[in-house]
Amino acid sequence: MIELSDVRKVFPARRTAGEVVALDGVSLSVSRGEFAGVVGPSGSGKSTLARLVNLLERPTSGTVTVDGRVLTDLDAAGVREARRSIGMIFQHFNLLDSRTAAGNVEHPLELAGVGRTERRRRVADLLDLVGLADRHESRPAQLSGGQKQRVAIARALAARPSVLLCDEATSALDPASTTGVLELLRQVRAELGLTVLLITHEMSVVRAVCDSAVLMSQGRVVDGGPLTEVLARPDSALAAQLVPAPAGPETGDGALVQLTVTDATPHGAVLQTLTAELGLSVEVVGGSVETVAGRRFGRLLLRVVGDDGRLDPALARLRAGGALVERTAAGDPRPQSDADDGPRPDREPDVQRLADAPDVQR
Ligand SMILES: Nc1ncnc2c1ncn2[C@@H]1O[C@H](COP(=O)(O)OP(=O)(O)OP(=O)(O)O)[C@@H](O)[C@H]1O
Repeated sequence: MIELSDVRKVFPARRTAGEVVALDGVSLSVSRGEFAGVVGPSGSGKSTLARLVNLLERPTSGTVTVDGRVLTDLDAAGVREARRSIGMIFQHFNLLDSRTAAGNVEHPLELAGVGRTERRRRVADLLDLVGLADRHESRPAQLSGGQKQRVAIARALAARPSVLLCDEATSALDPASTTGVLELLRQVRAELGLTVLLITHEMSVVRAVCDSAVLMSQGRVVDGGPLTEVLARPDSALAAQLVPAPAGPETGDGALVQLTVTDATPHGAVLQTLTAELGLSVEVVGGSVETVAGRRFGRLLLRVVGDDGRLDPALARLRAGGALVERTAAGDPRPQSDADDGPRPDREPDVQRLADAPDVQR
């Protein structure tokens, strides 16, 4: 379990006088065994948030609790000990080039003082778990990106953590390796009962593996929740990024109506009501369907032509019956996300990425 309560992180600005508010009162709760995503534009505070969970950075104020332990109350020795239950993987793997795959996985066990026989046994089990049973002696330079990340996952799991933090863990991988690593993360989450917090800028990653997600903007959590709930909210900025609304035609007769399709909503009845009951002509002019959190989710854009006066009462009635329908404007059917806001005015362009930070696991 991970709990952040009203966390604020202020850095002194690197190049100018003044400060940078990286996190501005963030509260977040991730249940045991949950796979949670953190998304948001560059500079929104995602990496800072990840670094706070294992106290690589101390918050300026607020509390961080992991598995019931308030990390922000611990002294340095307590934090070091607590970090053993928090594994972390990075975009650029952070493997030791001079060591073999087995040597990399073994390293945290050496640091923890685990005996040689037990170390060897655990390394073999871990490399087996990540599908690299035949690559014990390979050095990082001899491995593909996906294989390197598998070694990093095995290393992160060596201390038997209860929480795994993934910071852009698939951003440097090709699509096939990304799929493989994400499947592995789902698998280890299920087998080991891990709580996973995954920082990413890729919505496809969230769609593929997360149960829940938060959207960050300018150091704040601006939207979030279980994905199935988020997607059913018509005004959700996060939903708009997960499954972007189809662009509507610029011109044409009639009204545009957006119909959100989920496993649980009666979308078939909407089409039937509009056509058969109201005698309106309905044409699908755009749409997309995705699998999110293992469920089908889509948005259809309908052009509805006929007696316009009958449309709004019909939509209200359909909504009352659980359908997710709303009138929308051409070309701009949903509230737009802030993903393209560009950098914050106070953003420092060359902030050191978490991937380059000292790796506590090494
Ligand atoms: N050590 C630091 N010193 C000064 N400012 C920092 C430091 N770390 C982060 N920041 C600033 O805090 C803000 C949030 O940065 P952070 O790296 O957490 O964002 P992010 O969402 O992870 O972005 P990206 O996706 O580009 O990595 C940015 O304005 C950044 O410049």
